[in-house]
Amino acid sequence: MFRVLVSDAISEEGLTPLRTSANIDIVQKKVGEVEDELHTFDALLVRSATKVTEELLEKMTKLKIVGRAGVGVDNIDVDAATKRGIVVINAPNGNTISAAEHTFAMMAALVRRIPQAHISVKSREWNRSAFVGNELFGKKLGVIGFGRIGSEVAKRARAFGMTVHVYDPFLTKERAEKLGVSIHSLDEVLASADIITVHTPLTKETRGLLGTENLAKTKKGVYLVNCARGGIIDEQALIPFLESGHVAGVALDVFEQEPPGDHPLLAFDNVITTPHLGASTVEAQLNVATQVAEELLHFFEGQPVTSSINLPALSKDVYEKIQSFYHLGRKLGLIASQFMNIPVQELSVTYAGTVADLETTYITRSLLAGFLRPRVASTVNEVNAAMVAKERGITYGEKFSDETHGYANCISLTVHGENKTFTIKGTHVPNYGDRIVHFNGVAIDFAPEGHLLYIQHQDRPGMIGKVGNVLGAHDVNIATMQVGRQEAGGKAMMILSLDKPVDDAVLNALAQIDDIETVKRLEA
Ligand SMILES: NC(=O)C1=CN([C@@H]2O[C@H](COP(=O)(O)OP(=O)(O)OC[C@H]3O[C@@H](n4cnc5c(N)ncnc54)[C@H](O)[C@@H]3O)[C@@H](O)[C@H]2O)C=CC1
Ligand SMILES: O=C(O)CCC(=O)C(=O)O
Repeated sequence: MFRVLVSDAISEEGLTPLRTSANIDIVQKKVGEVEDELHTFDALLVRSATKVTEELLEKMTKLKIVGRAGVGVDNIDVDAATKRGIVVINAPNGNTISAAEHTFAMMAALVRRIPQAHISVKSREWNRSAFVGNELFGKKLGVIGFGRIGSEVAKRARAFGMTVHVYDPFLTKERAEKLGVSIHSLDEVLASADIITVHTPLTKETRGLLGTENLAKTKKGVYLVNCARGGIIDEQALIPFLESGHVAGVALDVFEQEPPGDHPLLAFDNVITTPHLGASTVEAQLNVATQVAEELLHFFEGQPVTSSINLPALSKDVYEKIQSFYHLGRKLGLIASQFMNIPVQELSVTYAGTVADLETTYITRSLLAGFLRPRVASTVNEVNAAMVAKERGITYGEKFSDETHGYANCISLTVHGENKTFTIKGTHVPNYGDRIVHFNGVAIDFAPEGHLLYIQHQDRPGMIGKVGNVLGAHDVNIATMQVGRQEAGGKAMMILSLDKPVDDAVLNALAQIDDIETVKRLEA
């Protein structure tokens, strides 16, 4: 049974996929109301009210996944989650249309002074001359950030007869042309736009993007709209531009601090606001809740999640193709790590044959997680493997080769440690399983399963019998034994698969046998 804490107001109907699952127990309470139970939850489902801080994650010791029913994850400490191997997912497009429509509504209300006129009429006034506005038709709209919402706003703007100038450093010319907008530098957008709307995430680069310097580059009489994140327009910097009339009006759905309290911007008649309502429609809330609920279900069923913030994106189709290699990669990493139980600097993974055509990033992450698992005390998985490797100064890289050694597919891992290098190669045979086909310079064939024993020895008659006697004397049953050698009479090796793990006494007894050079226990 998986326990899911839903700590913000999330559409009831959207939670149906979770409610109908027999394996899921949903608790709908605020974090503060379940302090004593925090360590029991497997998943946390939030909107933007719950702050998923490092401190909260520390208390939620069983947590595996955080779901954000919405786009922005700035209320979640994603780095802290990643460090702990916790997957963070969002619902990237469920509220796009609502947010775009809200932006457009705010823009229209701003230039026609609808909120001010509304208040006036409600105050029993009829002052038509006080509320003369501007048309949107024929105006230049500057869109900063042309992702899902920015592009939907642009479509609506074009329908209103506006010209759209876009600034987005990651936007391709083809996509801009397709959507009938033109790409410009930030300075060009600032200088040309009659109305500027921001649709970026809040990042180090976008915080204060419209600050004193850039606001000074805008047209006199410009209108500004922020329905993205508070802080993209610097609120303090805005004040003198409103006072001087350089900025004709501002529409804000979001604030640096929410709620904004007695914020000085609220005193301006030409600042119109809503309390972060961009996604507040029945439709958007149903969409985002359903999206995260379905993703959570997939996650608990062991299927890939497609909207993870901290994992490589992986569709179900791709996962089905790579899953055998994903497990093989994990085993290769795990065995190599135990064999090379010294500090290592570099892992090099080579893919050959059919596996080379697949999405290998995920396989490499799995291999890396397998490699790191015996070395680190904390949880390590595909989510945090790259980060943990970096922290430990281990670099890794992928290569692709035509050399399959006669197998349909082959994954080769070379581990570089100080003065020592180790290579292991494996293949996956459909309907048969994983096989290790090359181990430390020797061609061999064994299944990477269970309790393994590696013995390196000189190639002499009688070695197999001697090893068998020692194991027999210690009541250890051999399930399978594979032998290989580099050359007759030279270095040879055995890989034994045992019915139970062996203790140090058995290893010592084996090491006493003449011509045995190394004995290692390997768990796969
Ligand atoms: N007010 C509300 O209730 C809602 C607000 N949002 C917010 O709207 C914003 C946009 O959301 P989406 O369009 O879904 O995101 P998105 O990820 O689809 O688009 C963001 C765009 O910003 C661009 N970008 C990133 N850094 C930039 C920079 N330094 N300068 C210019 N462009 C940059 C990216 O290339 C991308 O195209 C986010 O901040 C999101 O949190 C989203 C939904 C509802
Ligand atoms: O959950 C909400 O209403 C906020 C939506 C939002 O800001 C987002 O999805 O980024």
